[in-house]
Amino acid sequence: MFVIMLIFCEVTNPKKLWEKNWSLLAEGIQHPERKRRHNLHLELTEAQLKNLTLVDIEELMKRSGRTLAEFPSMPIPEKEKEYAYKNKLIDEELDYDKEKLRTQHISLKNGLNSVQREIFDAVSQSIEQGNGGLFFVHGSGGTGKTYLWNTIITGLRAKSKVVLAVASSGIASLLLPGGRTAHSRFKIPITLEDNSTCDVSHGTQLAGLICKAKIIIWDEAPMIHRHAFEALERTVRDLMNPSKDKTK
Ligand SMILES: Nc1ncnc2c1ncn2[C@@H]1O[C@H](COP(=O)(O)OP(=O)(O)OP(=O)(O)O)[C@@H](O)[C@H]1O
Repeated sequence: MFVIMLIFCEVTNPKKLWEKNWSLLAEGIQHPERKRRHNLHLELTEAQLKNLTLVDIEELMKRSGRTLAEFPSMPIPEKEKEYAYKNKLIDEELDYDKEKLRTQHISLKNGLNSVQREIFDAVSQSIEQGNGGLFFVHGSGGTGKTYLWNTIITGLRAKSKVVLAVASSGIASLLLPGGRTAHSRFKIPITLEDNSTCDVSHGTQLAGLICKAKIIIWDEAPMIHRHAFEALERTVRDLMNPSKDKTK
């Protein structure tokens, strides 16, 4: 009804209409969101409810070839959040206790030794500047690699950044917070050849998650055939190429 009014009724003050009625429009938002996130106790904040309602309104507007942007007084849904809400995998990767992570991160970071600190700074700088890069960290057992991963992971997750923590083996993946095996996370084929790719298509939730990741941490990397990395590299290059995304 709200969309019909906006499009056909020449409403003089759309923002006022929205402010007066947004809570009515948002009534159906909370329940499906609880179901979708498998959390019956989820309480969305007012800002989240408003944003999700605006997302729905914008979708309905687009079906009629219109957009909320045509109504300058109307708020526009925040794209970043809109995208995140629609991707369950991203939701899961952002669903951490940020305060707890921040405290852990500060403590871990303060304890880094000089070599760990050097690597931590180089990786953090590369992420902050968006330069991209490949860092190969090696050291004997017990030299503090997992400690370093945890420092990087807690710092980024505390800032709501997506970190994909994987390991070549199931056992090693258990030592990483939120860790998975590389095979299961990236759908790497079991039988690998020199031209293999991962089973991830454009427009899927997994593709969205991979594109959103700030860093992939791969523990025990040398334990797996190089074809696995090459398959992932080929796949990520393809996913990050927007011209190939036919779903847009
Ligand atoms: N900078 C540090 N300050 C305090 N403790 C540390 C530090 N670095 C590592 N440790 C501790 O040393 C132990 C071994 O570190 P860690 O598990 O990170 O090593 P690792 O290189 O991952 O070992 P492995 O290759 O066997 O998995 C852990 O108990 C860890 O908490």
